[in-house]
Amino acid sequence: MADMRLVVVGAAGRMGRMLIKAIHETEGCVLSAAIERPGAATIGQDAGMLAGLPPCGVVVSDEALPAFVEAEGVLDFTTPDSTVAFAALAAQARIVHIVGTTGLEPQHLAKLEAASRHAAIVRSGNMSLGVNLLAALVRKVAATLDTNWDIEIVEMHHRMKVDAPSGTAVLLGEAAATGRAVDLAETRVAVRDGQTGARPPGAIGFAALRGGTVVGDHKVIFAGNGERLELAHVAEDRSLFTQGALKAALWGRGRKPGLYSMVDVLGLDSL
Ligand SMILES: NC(=O)C1=CN([C@@H]2O[C@H](COP(=O)(O)OP(=O)(O)OC[C@H]3O[C@@H](n4cnc5c(N)ncnc54)[C@H](OP(=O)(O)O)[C@@H]3O)[C@@H](O)[C@H]2O)C=CC1
Ligand SMILES: O=C(O)C1=N[C@H](C(=O)O)C[C@H](O)C1
Repeated sequence: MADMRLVVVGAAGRMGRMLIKAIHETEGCVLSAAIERPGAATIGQDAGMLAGLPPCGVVVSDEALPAFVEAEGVLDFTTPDSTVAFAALAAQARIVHIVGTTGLEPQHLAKLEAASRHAAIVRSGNMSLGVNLLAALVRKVAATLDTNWDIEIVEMHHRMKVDAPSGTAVLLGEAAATGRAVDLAETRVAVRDGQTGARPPGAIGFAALRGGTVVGDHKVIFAGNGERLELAHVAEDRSLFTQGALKAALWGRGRKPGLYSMVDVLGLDSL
């Protein structure tokens, strides 16, 4: 089979540059286009050089639709509004859309759901195997323990991260809520400041730390009466996420339209 032709959108970003490098190093796929926002300083630059590689002949452009029409998949780690716009174009071109972007609100998710009627979308707040296994463990522990065990999710990321709580923290919160058979939207407490009052029973709390160059640390704490259970994941390198994204793209090739997650890609649905 010919190599899968992939577009990287947000090509000059932290993840975009690493995705270009990962495609170069991965058998079975090839970079077909690199897209940045109109007016970006990187338009016209060679994508290989942007990623610290020798020139590859793909020039960064701002013309997404023509690029999508010539490709089989798009890797998207950008912003919620851009991701929604790219989803409409990927649906039009009928190509697989891998969404790593975090900070999506219900209105963004509804638009992805609509686009997934025309093309396969794989979306996850974290593309790593470790975090998706952790989510399965969290769901089971939450299903086992009663609400005398308070659930708190603590995350830390680099100083440049723009959304909170992280997509991974939300994914872990959803796993805990599923385990407890409650709705995360009704139980989440993501901000505490001043006279907060006592912790509401059954709340799922979040705390976000930002600083330095931290790639991504997550801890789920089950705090009981006189004992505490802590489950944690530490991402040491962003290549975890790029490998997951490429695995998802290759898995999605030829897949029927629908909204999928890394649980589907990694075959973790039986856990
Ligand atoms: N799911 C996962 O496993 C992971 C998810 N992420 C998520 O990925 C996203 C990106 O992270 P990161 O790479 O660190 O962020 P960056 O800000 O470094 O990169 C985002 C890139 O997208 C570009 N961009 C924004 N809008 C558009 C547009 N409309 N068209 C083309 N390019 C656009 C930005 O350009 P400009 O700077 O000009 O705005 C920037 O170059 C975040 O939401 C992050 O949380 C990150 C790692 C792993
Ligand atoms: O912005 C990041 O860097 C990361 N974002 C994702 C998230 O919001 O959870 C995944 C990872 O933790 C890195």
